[in-house]
Order: sequence, then structure tokens, then C-alpha cells
Amino acid sequence: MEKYKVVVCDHIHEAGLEMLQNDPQIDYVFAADVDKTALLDVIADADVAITRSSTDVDDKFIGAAKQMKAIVRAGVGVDNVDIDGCSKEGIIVMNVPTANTIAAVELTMAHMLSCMRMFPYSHDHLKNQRIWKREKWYGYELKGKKLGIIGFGNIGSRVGVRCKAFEMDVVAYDPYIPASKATDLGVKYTDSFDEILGCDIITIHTPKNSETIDIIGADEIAKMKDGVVLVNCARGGLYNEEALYDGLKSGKIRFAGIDVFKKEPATDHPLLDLDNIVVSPHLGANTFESQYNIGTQAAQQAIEAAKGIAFPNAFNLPIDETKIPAFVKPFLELGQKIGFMASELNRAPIVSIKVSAQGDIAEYLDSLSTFVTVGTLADKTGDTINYVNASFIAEQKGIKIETSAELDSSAYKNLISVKLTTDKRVVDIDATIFEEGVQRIVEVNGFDLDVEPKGNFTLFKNTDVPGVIGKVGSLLARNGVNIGDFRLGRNSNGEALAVIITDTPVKDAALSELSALEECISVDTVRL
Ligand SMILES: NC(=O)C1=CN([C@@H]2O[C@H](COP(=O)(O)OP(=O)(O)OC[C@H]3O[C@@H](n4cnc5c(N)ncnc54)[C@H](O)[C@@H]3O)[C@@H](O)[C@H]2O)C=CC1
Ligand SMILES: O=C(O)C(=O)COP(=O)(O)O
Repeated sequence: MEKYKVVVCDHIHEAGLEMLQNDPQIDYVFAADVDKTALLDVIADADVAITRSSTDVDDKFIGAAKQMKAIVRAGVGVDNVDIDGCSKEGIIVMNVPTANTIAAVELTMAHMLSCMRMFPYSHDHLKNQRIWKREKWYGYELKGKKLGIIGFGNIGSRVGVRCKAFEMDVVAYDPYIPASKATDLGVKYTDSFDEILGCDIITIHTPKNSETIDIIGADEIAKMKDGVVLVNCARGGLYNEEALYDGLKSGKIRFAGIDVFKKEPATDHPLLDLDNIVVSPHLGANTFESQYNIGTQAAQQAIEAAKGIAFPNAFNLPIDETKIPAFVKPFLELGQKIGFMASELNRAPIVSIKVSAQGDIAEYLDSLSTFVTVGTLADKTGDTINYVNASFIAEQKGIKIETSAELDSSAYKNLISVKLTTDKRVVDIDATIFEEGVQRIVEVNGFDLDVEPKGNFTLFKNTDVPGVIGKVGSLLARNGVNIGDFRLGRNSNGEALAVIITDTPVKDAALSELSALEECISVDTVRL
């Protein structure tokens, strides 16, 4: 029985660990308390890693994970996962997108309310300092305040719904959603960031990326109302931390509720010195309910990925299998096969791969092109090629990949064509699948054929004169090679192409004899 190693790099719920433990095919290592440098040794032979925000999947991690197939981020944010780096190494990156939504939504509400009522401070006054001074703790109400939500996804939208229940005036800013997503929930949609900056309270719920880092800085804070309240339970650095500090220090920002910091753990952060801020140590996902959900879902995803069964919630799989109709799937396999065949027939540094399609499959050109690229590069580049890294490796090697949807000009309902250009020559192969699911190569370099891409192929191109078939047949027979199938295509230039399928591969000696025949133009072999 094949075994797979899953390394749990951060704390996840016991129920998830039990799932890993109970699967006979999984060897799991709990490494949440292992120092991050020592972790690099632990992951060296791991198939899958489960991580959270405390484990950076950076170049060191990726470099050490020599056998890794997949990483499951047990949570939402993948800003500390180098997804491109993983793709280059063929590592699939997945997350668990909605399991902690409610936990983060409710923490946002807790921060918002704490900011309005200074709750942690009044609590500390009474509980720790034993001072009963009610007149010191006048706060503000949420009711009637205008709330600006930046990022109206899983968390932002639910914060909006809850704030409506507090009778707030809620406005959402999110350029990547239809306005109706907000308006259907009774929330105003705006495409004006300045409208958000004019709100009484602003909360952010976007991913952290090059567009959102510092989305609120000194200039934006200057445009805000005096006494604005800011909440960030998404990612440190979305609000520029220096600008946030200055705004709080000056009183322009009355209060801030902050769960996340640019660099964590943040035990010595200047923001912690202020007395108009409520902080928590990245607790957005820390409820028992959400950790149970995340732990079990992450374990399930890790088990499936380790066994190669499925890769749900993957970021870097170029193909979403669930969106590929059944009739297209055999064409993907066929594309990979003819990509492989083209590169076997054209063994030289590849310049470009062109994938064309006719018929309904043309809608899936990107997926077809991925499969063709995998087939074409397989065993040719010294890299392990898979569906995740194929386009990266091609780009790295300077190979141009082109796709083209062609008008339906052939007799076939669907047709896939691969044109492989190397620095020596061009090989062009067309193939289709008949109704009965039979794969057929229908053209090679302009020669019409009808042959199943399976077995030991010898492609013999010759001048089209009488007697060649007989010569080739007896030559192969003399060399002990039995012919299983013989297909012939002819072109208008007086040339013929024989595709000979043999029971055993044709050895070098026989190939030399074939190429020595006076009618021979070229001989190539490929095993499919
Ligand atoms: N503090 C914590 O422990 C937790 C933090 N998070 C973080 O909360 C954030 C939101 O998570 P979800 O709502 O689950 O993600 P989501 O993907 O459901 O929603 C994100 C929304 O942000 C929008 N967006 C992207 N770029 C934007 C931009 N430039 N301006 C405005 N909107 C933009 C997207 O269109 C999307 O609707 C993420 O950063 C996630 O990592 C999530 C869970 C727990
Ligand atoms: O899911 C997220 O994005 C979170 O921020 C939660 O992070 P964590 O799993 O608690 O390290």
C-alpha cells in the first residue's frame, strides 16, 4: 500500500489530526511546535503540508520541499504563500476559503463595538485597577453611523448584514463584484473610494496583494472625517501602519480595532503603545467552531491531494476539472498524446507550440493547450513537468505558446491540431475523437491519415513510386519485426507517408536500412 507523508506545520483542530491519523495511507507529522528552520528538514520528503499564517511558504520552504505535491492553507489568506514559486515547482496551493468566515465577521463586530465603547479599557479600569468611574467611559453608538466596507466578499458582506441590524448606514466598495451583490442585501454600493473615506467607521476585508497594500495611507487618512474609527481584521499593512500610528496619535483617528499586523508576532509594535486602540493577536479565525471546520476540511483536502484524488480550492491549477464537460476530457488526453508525439518526431530545441481547435472544444483552448504543453515538454527539459508548472517552464525556456480557435472547416465535429516548431523543422499533427470515443490521428504534416495513436509507430516518408510498400514490408520482416497496421497518406507533391505500427519497436539497424532505401525521404519512430 502506497503511503503519503503529510506535515502539519501549524496548529489545527484535534479532529483534523485524527482524520490524518486514521487514514492508513497517511503518515502524518505534527510539526507545529518545530522551529521553522528545523521544519525545512521535516518537509524534505513530505507529499503535502498543512499551513496557517505562522508558516511562510517562501523560497526556503519551497526549496526544501523536494517531493511536495500540494500545500493546504488551513484558512483564507495566502499572502504568505509564494504561489508563483509553488507553481514553478509543480506544487498545488489550496486554501479553505469559508470555514472561518463567521469567526472573522464576529471578531470584526467585537472590534467595532470595542472601539465605540472603549470596552477593553473600562474593563481594565474596573477589573485590574478596581476603579469605578462611570463618567470616564462615554462611548458612541453604531446606530445611524455611516460604515464604509472595503472588500465585500465572504467576510465583508456578512459584516454589512450585521451592521444593518445595528441600524447603520452601510456602503460597500469592491470593484470586483456586481453592485447587486451589495444592493440585494440592502447595502449601498459605491465605486467612489472617496465616499468610503468620508464614512464614520471604515472596515477592510480584502486580500493582501500589490493593489491593496497601503490602500489606506497618510493621504487617505487626511481625507477622512475627524474622529473616524478604523477596523482591520483582514491583514496587517492594508492600512499603512506608520500613517495609522500618526493618525491615532494626532486624534484624527479616534479609535482603531486591529487584529492583524504587518509583521507577526507583534509584541513590540509602536501601535501597542497607544491608548486609543483595541488589539488582538490575529484571532480572526480563533473560534472552536471555525477551527473544527478548518481543521477537518484541511485534513480532508490534504488526504485527497496526497492521493492525487482531488485538489479542491486550488489557486494555481490551470484547469478546473469540475468546469470541463465530459466530451472535452478525452480531447485533453488526446492533446497531451499528440503533443508528445510531435516532440518525439521533432527532437530539437523547441521554439513554439501552437494549439488550434475546431468545434465545441475550441471553448476549452486554454486547458487543451496546458495538456499539449505537458505532453510536448515531458522528458524533454530535464524538469518534472505537470499541469501546474508546464506554462512556467515553457516561459522559462523561452518557448512561445500560441492558441487559436479555427473556423469549422474540416469534416470533423471537433478537431485538435498541434504545430510544433523547433530550430530544425515543423511538425503538424491533427487529431479527433469519433463518436464511439475512438482517438484518431487524421493528419500528419499535410498527409491525410486515419490511425489510432497507440503502439510502436514508424513514420516512413518516401517518394511515391511503385514497390515501396513491398520493400518496406520485407525489410521489416527480415529484421524480425511484425507489422500490426499499415496506413498510407499521400500528398500532391509526389510524396507518401506510411505510418507503420509494429508489435515491437523497430531497432536502429532496421531504421538505418530503411533510411538507406533510395525512395526514403525520412524515417522517425515514436512509442505512444
Ligand atoms: N484575521 C483573521 O484571522 C482572518 C483574516 N481573514 C482575511 O480577511 C480578508 C477577507 O477574507 P474573505 O472575505 O474570506 O475573502 P473573499 O475573497 O471572500 O473577499 C475579498 C473581497 O475583497 C475584494 N477585493 C479585492 N481587491 C479589492 C480592492 N482592491 N478593493 C476593494 N475590494 C477588493 C474581492 O473582490 C472580494 O470580494 C482576507 O485578507 C483574509 O485573509 C480571513 C479570515 C480570518
Ligand atoms: O484565514 C485567514 O486568512 C486568517 O487570517 C486566519 O489565519 P490563521 O489560520 O489563524 O493563521
